[in-house]
Amino acid sequence: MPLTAQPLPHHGRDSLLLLTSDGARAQVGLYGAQVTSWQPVPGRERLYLSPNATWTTGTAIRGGIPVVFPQFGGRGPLAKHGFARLSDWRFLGIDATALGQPAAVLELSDSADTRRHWPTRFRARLHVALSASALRVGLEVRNEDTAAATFTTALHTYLRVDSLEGTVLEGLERAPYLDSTRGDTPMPAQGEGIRFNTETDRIYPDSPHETVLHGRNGRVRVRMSGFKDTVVWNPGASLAASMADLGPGEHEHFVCVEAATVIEPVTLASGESWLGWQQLVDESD
Ligand SMILES: O=P(O)(O)OC[C@H]1O[C@@H](O)[C@H](O)[C@@H](O)[C@@H]1O
Repeated sequence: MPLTAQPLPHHGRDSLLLLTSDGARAQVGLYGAQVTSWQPVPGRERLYLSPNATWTTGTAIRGGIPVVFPQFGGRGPLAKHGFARLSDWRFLGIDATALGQPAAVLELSDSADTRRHWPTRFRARLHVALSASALRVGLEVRNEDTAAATFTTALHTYLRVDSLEGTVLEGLERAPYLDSTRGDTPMPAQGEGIRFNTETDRIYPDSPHETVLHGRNGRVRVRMSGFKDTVVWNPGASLAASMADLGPGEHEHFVCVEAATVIEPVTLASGESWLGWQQLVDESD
């Protein structure tokens, strides 16, 4: 399906509006290569973007699909979740090579600034592909250094829900997890879908590659490839209220289902590449 990209500034920042011929649309900003909107049908927004998000350089944008690279969370010496979400990426054009379907391609390479934090010479590309009812986002990383490189990563997807009441994430019933609200305490499989009554912050190592988020506003299927782990996050009422870029009640409107590789980092030999993607499929009527 043909895909077009046209410039459409968003909160004063360079951004692209992606459109397919059947009306699906998405928006991706060059700052962080962050997808901030996905509407499989005009007006049906499937991603959450905080009304209180900060749009200034040096701060992460709360919502959409932040690219976490080359460090997940605080698991290393870099700033939390790494520098990719705080960097200006370049738009290269539309290309079908990595995902096998037309995708807008954004690129980030090492610079003196990134090498100050992370010595590796690299090339990262984010591929954003849209089809009738699906959004597929692929992260491709090539090690351009002479030495091996190691990183952790995630596509930190904020899925919009009307309300947490009645929202359930299915697909991880049989998977044990680490509870990050309790210092990554190992927990057994829960045998049921995840409901969001309280702060939830979990890493499912080597998890199933497909989950489904059901809510009052419909259903989104989440698939991944290349990534190994799934991270599930909702801050709950009191943490959300204390976060300036969320605020009271905002936790009610999203669940993060993250395609991640956290537990066993990716290691790339010199010249090697890695590709991971996450696909969101809108299954609402
Ligand atoms: O506030 P940030 O840096 O965007 O992180 C949000 C959350 O991201 C999740 O991936 C982590 O598991 C949480 O622990 C973290 O709080």
